Amino acid sequence: MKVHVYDTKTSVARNFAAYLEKKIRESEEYHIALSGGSTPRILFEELSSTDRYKINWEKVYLYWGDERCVPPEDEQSNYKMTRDYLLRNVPVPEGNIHRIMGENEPSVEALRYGILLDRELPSDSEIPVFDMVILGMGEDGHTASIFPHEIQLWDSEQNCEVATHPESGQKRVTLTGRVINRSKEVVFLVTGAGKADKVQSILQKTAGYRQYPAALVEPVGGKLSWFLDEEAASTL
Ligand SMILES: O=C(O)[C@H](O)[C@@H](O)[C@H](O)[C@H](O)COP(=O)(O)O
Repeated sequence: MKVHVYDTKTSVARNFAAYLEKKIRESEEYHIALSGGSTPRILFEELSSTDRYKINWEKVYLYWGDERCVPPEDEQSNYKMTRDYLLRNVPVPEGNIHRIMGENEPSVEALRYGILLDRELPSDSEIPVFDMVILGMGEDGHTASIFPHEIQLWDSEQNCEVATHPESGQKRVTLTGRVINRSKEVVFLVTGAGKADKVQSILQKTAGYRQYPAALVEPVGGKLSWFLDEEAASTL
């Protein structure tokens, strides 16, 4: 595992964008699961600087690690955030974009998206394999939409599950541990002081750290990185 610490959120986004640019350049095609949240938003703005990053978007295939069960034009939609801050600025072919359809009935959509992943991605032991899964982590230690109160969803035998946000009760469709841990590479983008105690607990494996879903991310190929700002890394 690698931990990278940068002074600001913007610097986290810049350094990760440069890292991603290189990964894509070295690949024939690149299948990546995106995340919602505040840090990816800065990343998307960064990647939209087409004079700074030279990415061949034709070979990039986009998926999502989780989605809120709302229509794609809703302010809470992770797809909408990606569309507004990235997709409208870069030439990703429409056919390369595989969004989770938040407007569908959640359990029907979890099944549909799981089948889509089986169809679109190469597989290993019948589990779809991403080139990269980007994840955020919430202040409660959740990742994708697997929250501590539903941590058992991590071990699901399905590619995707329906999750429930603990405070709002909002339904979400999320990838499960078997897909996340089969990805060739997993990257956490985590910023802000509110995350510092969970970052410390997970990275230093303090007592009880496995109650946090983010602690269960252990890709079988071993390629895991954390990109942190100084605030999130302040207690390391
Ligand atoms: O759709 C979502 O809400 C997510 O994908 C979620 O897992 C997010 O990445 C974390 O909650 C961190 O979000 P922030 O970066 O906004 O703290």
